[in-house]
This record gives sequence, C-alpha cells and structure tokens, in this order.
Amino acid sequence: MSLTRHFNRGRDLARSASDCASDMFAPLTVIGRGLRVQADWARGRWAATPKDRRGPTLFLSAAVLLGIYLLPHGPLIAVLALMASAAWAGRAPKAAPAEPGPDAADLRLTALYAALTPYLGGVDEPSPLYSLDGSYKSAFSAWEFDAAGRMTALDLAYPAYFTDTEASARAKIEQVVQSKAGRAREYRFDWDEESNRLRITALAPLPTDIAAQHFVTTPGEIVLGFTDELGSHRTIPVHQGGDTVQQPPVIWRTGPRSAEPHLLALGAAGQGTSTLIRSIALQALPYGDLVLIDGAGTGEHACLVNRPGVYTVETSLHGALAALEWAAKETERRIAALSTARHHGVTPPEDVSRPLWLLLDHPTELSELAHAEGRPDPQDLLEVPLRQGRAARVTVVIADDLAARDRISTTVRATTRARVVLGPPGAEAAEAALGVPLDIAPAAQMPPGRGYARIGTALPVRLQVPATVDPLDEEAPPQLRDAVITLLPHRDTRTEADADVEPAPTQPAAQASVPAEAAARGPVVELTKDTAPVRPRTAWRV
Ligand SMILES: Nc1ncnc2c1ncn2[C@@H]1O[C@H](COP(=O)(O)OP(=O)(O)OP(=O)(O)O)[C@@H](O)[C@H]1O
Repeated sequence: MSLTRHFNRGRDLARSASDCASDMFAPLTVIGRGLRVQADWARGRWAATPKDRRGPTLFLSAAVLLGIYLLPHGPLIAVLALMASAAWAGRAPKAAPAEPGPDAADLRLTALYAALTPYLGGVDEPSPLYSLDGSYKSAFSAWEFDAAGRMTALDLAYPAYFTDTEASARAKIEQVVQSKAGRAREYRFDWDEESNRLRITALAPLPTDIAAQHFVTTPGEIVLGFTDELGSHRTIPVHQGGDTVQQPPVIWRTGPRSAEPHLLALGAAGQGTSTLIRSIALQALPYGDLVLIDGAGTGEHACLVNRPGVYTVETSLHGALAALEWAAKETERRIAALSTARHHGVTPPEDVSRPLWLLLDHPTELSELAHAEGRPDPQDLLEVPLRQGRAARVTVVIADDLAARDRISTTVRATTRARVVLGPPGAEAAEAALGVPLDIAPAAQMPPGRGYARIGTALPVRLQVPATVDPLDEEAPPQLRDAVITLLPHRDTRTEADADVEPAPTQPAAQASVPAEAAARGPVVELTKDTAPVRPRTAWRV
C-alpha cells in the first residue's frame, strides 16, 4: 500500500518537474527547433547550388562573416539576430483550420432532392431539373430551417410535364416530402400550376387546451373548433390557459339562409366525433331544441338526458326510429305552418321558427341493426329533414366512423355540405370525407379532436375541436368536466334534485307544444351514470 503511495507521489513529482522544465526550457526548445529549421534550409540551399558556384558562395559568406566580425559589437548583433530568426522560424506552426462539418440543411436538401428525382426527373431531357448527378440548387430556390435543424419551408420548381393536376401524382410528391422532412408535423402544399412551382410549409400545431365555453358568436353560428390564421380571417376571444386570447374559429353558419344547413363529421375511432356532437349540442341548446340519437349506445351523451330543450337521447333502434319519424313529421308540419303564415302575411308561430337539431352519433350502427331486423333504415327517415330542413330550421348533424363512410346513405352525403374529418386521414379517405383532395399532409399522430373542416365549397381548413369531455367520464380532467357542466342548461351539480318527469303529450296534434314544454320544464336529472336514464319519450313512440 505504502509502496503504491510512494510510487504515485514519485510519479506526481516527476510530472510536475517535467512540466516545470518544459515551461523553463520552452524558449530554448523554440530556438533549437528554429536553428534546426535554418540548418536544414542552409543545407538545402547548399545542395541546390551548382558545384561551380559553390566556391564563390563560400567566399562571399566568409567575407560577410568577416565584415560582421570587424563591425563594433558585430558578433553579438549577429548572434542575437540568429537567435531571433531561429525563434521566429521555430515557433509552433498554426493549427490547420478544422474541416467544416457537413451542413445539416445541405444534407437534408440533398436527400430530399435525391428522393424526388425518380418522380420529377426527366430521362431524355438535355438539362433536367432533377437528375441523379444534379444538385438540389438547380430545383430548390428558397428554404428555411428552424433552430432544431428541421425544415420549415421550401420552394421548389418541377418540370412542366409533371402531372400536377392529378391528385395521385401530387400525393406521391407530398408523401416523399413528408417522409424526408419528418412525419411528426403537418405540411401545407401550395401547387402553383401556372408556374410549375411548389411551396411547402411546415405548420405549427394547433392549441389543444381550449375547453368548452360560451363562445362569442351570433345565434345560428356554431364554433366547430379552432384553426390557424390561414383558415380564418376572424378571431374571437377565448379563455385559454387561464387567460383570454384571440383565436381564429371555424364557424359553421346554420339556419334558413345557410348554404350548408347540415353537417357530416367522420373520424377515426377515438378521435373525437362524439365530443364534436357534444360541443355542437351545448352551443345549440341556448337557442333551440334537440333530438340526439346515440347509435353506438355508449351512453356518452347521458349528461343531456332530460335537460331543458333536449327532447330525447335515444340509444335503441326502436327509440331512434320513433324519434326520427316524429322529426320527419315535425319538419313537414313546420313547412306547412310556415307556408300558411306566409300565405296570410303573418309572422310564423314561435314553435315553427325555433331551431330543431337532430344529432346522430354513429347512425350506421343502427342502420346495420335495422337491416338485420328488417326494419326501416334510420338514415332513410332523415330524407325529409335533410331535404326540407333548411326552411323549417331543422338542422341535421351526423357523426360516424371514417371506416363506415360507405354505409352513409347517398342522401346524407348529397345534402351535408358542411364536412369534418377527424384524425389523420389517408389521401383517399380525406377526399371521400371532405369532397375535395386535402392540400395538407396530416401528421402521423394527431391529438383527439384534430382534423379538417370544409364548409360548402371553401377550401378545407385545419380544425381542433374544443375539449368537451363527457362530464360523467370519471377519468376526464375535473376542470374539463366542470366546464361542460357549467354549459349544460340549468347549470347544476352532480346532485340535482330528482323529480318526476312530466308525461309528454301523446297525441300527434300536441307535438307542436313539445318545445315550449321542454323549455319550461326544470332540471330533473341526477348527473350520475347509474341514474341518468336514456329512454325515448312517449310523444313519438310508434
Ligand atoms: N377535442 C378534444 N379535446 C380533448 N380531448 C378530446 C377531444 N375529443 C375527444 N377527446 C377525448 O378523446 C376520447 C375519445 O373521444 P370521443 O369518444 O369523442 O371519440 P369518438 O371518435 O366518438 O370515439 P368512438 O368512435 O370510439 O366512439 C375521449 O376521452 C375524449 O375526452
């Protein structure tokens, strides 16, 4: 042990002595190295001097040395000059500048250029924009990268013969760009077909922390969600993260003057179509009445049961058929009443002008059941409200699974001109859901409630639905549940007093008075999953 200590101590001493010595003798080392350099130089010169000139050279050198010797302090000056020049020649050579590392942007753009070449390169072209031995600088004119080295924008040219009018050709390019630039983000593709240029922009994520709340809109306007500044020129004040900020909403205008009186929302499973229905219901209830059909029967809309203005929340095929038959007759009754009022030049009664909402969550499940049982398809019963509902202020909202889009009836597809798709859709599914190809490449993963909306013939815009959780979902964050409870008609608590439900009128003639009664009735439901009944009201039982 002690031997090791001695050994270590000795080694430390030796190391510090050598450090000291090297510091002390550093000037001598430099001069010595310089003298060696000079000697090498002199030897080289001597070897390079032709033999016949060596004698005169030697003689001249000797004469110079003699002259120096004879000068006052000549030898001392000569020695000092020699030492100084040796110190200069022997100084440590400058470290060679480090080779610049490869530029990340350069590498990424080169990789993207190479990946696009098979799709945009011309085989027989004399000077193609894209070729195997070409440079990205020939086709890419501008680019931007963020601090993390990720591409945020790119401007590129493509050859005129590229079939930029074909959705499938575009989709291939968009797929390549997204795979090279990172699938975690969304990209907007602006194809300038006239000048054969493509502008690619990476899109910042939309905020996901906007909860259900009272939005500042006019009656008939429904906030489907929020978008970016490209998607809306309007902003509304929103409570977000404990503050009030301005956010651009996606507004859907309903009512008799709306060109898009009905909405179809499709979404991948778990991406938030039921949440969208709940969000619409909460915005519609202050101004109208609603019938809700929950085809999946999951009870996700039980919080609306027996609320003022909510006629019914149906989960069974039987109840759904009864409710929809009533809705069809109610639409016809409203049309007749409106036409009579117009004929007599009087204001239509309030019960025909109060908006009526038919909200159907996963109706294709009921369609399948109806088909199996040989009963009428609930979607067929929507024909009258869909076709004549606009004048009668009857608005239909249908939400279903993206995978069930083929089971959506032709009438529904033809009459729902406001469209939403939630979740990351493929190019084909997006086109089927929105009616036009999507010029945005969705991120591989999207939070619930994220998708795209298209109102009428406008271009699709990005959409984030406000977080409108089921207040009966005990796993949902309490503040989000409370936000929804606050908006339910007759804001109350989870301990609302139980009360007998007044029997609804049973005569068809009395159906017109249902809205007024529904509005007048007080809170009657206890907000718990066990006791909230989901049952049809007797008014439209068949
Ligand atoms: N906009 C949103 N913000 C926050 N959370 C959301 C949003 N939309 C949905 N969620 C959450 O995602 C989950 C699934 O939502 P939801 O039930 O609405 O989806 P869905 O599409 O109807 O599902 P399914 O098709 O399986 O019935 C729920 O926990 C819900 O709270």
